[in-house]
Amino acid sequence: MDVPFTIFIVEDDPWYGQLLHYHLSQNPDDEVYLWTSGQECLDNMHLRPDAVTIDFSLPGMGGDKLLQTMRQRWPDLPIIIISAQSKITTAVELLKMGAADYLVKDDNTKDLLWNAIQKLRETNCLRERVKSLESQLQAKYDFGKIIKGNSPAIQRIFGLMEKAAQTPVNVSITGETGTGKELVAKAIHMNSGRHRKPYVAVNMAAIPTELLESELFGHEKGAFTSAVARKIGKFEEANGGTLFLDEIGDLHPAIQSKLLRVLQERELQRVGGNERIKLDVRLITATHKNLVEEVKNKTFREDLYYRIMGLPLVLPPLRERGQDVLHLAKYFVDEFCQKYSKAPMTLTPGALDKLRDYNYPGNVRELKTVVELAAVLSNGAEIGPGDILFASAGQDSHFLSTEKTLREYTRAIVRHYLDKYDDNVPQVAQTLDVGKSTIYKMIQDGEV
Ligand SMILES: Nc1ncnc2c1ncn2[C@@H]1O[C@H](COP(=O)(O)OP(=O)(O)OP(=O)(O)O)[C@@H](O)[C@H]1O
Repeated sequence: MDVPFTIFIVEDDPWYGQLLHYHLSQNPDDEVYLWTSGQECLDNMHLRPDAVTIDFSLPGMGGDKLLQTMRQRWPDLPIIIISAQSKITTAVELLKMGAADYLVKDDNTKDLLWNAIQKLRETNCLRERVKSLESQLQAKYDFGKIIKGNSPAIQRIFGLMEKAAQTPVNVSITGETGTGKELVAKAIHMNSGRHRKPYVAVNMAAIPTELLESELFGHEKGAFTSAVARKIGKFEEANGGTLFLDEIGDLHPAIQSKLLRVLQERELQRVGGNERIKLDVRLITATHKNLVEEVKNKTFREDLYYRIMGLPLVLPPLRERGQDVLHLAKYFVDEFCQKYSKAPMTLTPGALDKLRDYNYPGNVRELKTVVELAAVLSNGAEIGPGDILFASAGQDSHFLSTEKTLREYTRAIVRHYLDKYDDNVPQVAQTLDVGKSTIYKMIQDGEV
């Protein structure tokens, strides 16, 4: 015998409604009700349905509105949408709104509906499935919200992050400083099945080697002179969740061996203790070093390298993310204005050019700092090229690291000196050893 179900069908077409009603009533365990409007359905909710099917194009309160109302008031009630529309975007929209299923009206609908209701009986399985669907959709949404960028290079990373979020596999992130390694690690955790469990981040380079073992694995009281009480290590803290080990490439060889053992055995013993503590930790590691090189140089253990590698994510430097520089710059300006309750500010075309032409050895972190400083320096609602100051020598090296025409090099050099000397043309002309009229002409022609 099936688990008895009370099913509501909301359908304004009497013939189609009767067809579905007849078909679903073939299961003697179920009670099936047919309502012809959203309001009628809501008025009868005291009958406590276990599942509801809604025709998408109902008169009056439409199927989507009814779905929305019901999701708000009965969030756990599974709702199946039946629609004449086969548009995938509509289906995705409704699934996002919380529909448990979406059926297109055709000859197979009644059979599909029957199967769908059968599936709903397995309530727990279904809840998990809905949750995982929601979390997949959520994941896409959140990655883009936290990590800005439209370039193909960063979109590829989003694809891999999604895969990483869906499975408990270890993840190793490499990339230059400031490329967003920590941001990516946290986003993977927040979008994974472990997001309600702890996320613990440890910067290995920031902890003296002699303290690292007890920091990671904990210690018992009296394990060494200063161990006045038991200490829970970062692995234990992260149990059930995610441990992010930043700067793993800097790990001392002695700790590398201990880490390897813990990862192999999936359990640890606190320093000075006998108890074996079982671990269920997803490990995400990051380094700005080339670990393959470190392995070749024998400064990083090969067996540990393979153990932690899991899904490798290589974050591209900002200079390889095309127009993302400008998207990020605008995003950071808006964020800054919001944070400090300032009126909205814009970057002038000259400022955008200057930002685009720079090399960013410090990557996104450097861009953020530069843009925030520019917002502070700007006197009005506009941020101009003069407000943008680069601290490092990256700009000069950039002249050769990106390919430009001679004309473009000339413009970039002239613009650089105009910025440097506050548009003092005679001084720029003297520095570059060209006639003033050359510079004036470039300005007049809008080239700089
Ligand atoms: N794509 C991005 N969108 C928005 N903010 C970003 C992005 N990438 C990085 N950031 C920001 O840039 C800063 C540096 O990022 P993060 O600390 O994650 O870099 P990292 O690669 O871990 O740096 P390091 O190697 O120096 O530890 C942070 O403020 C972060 O929020």
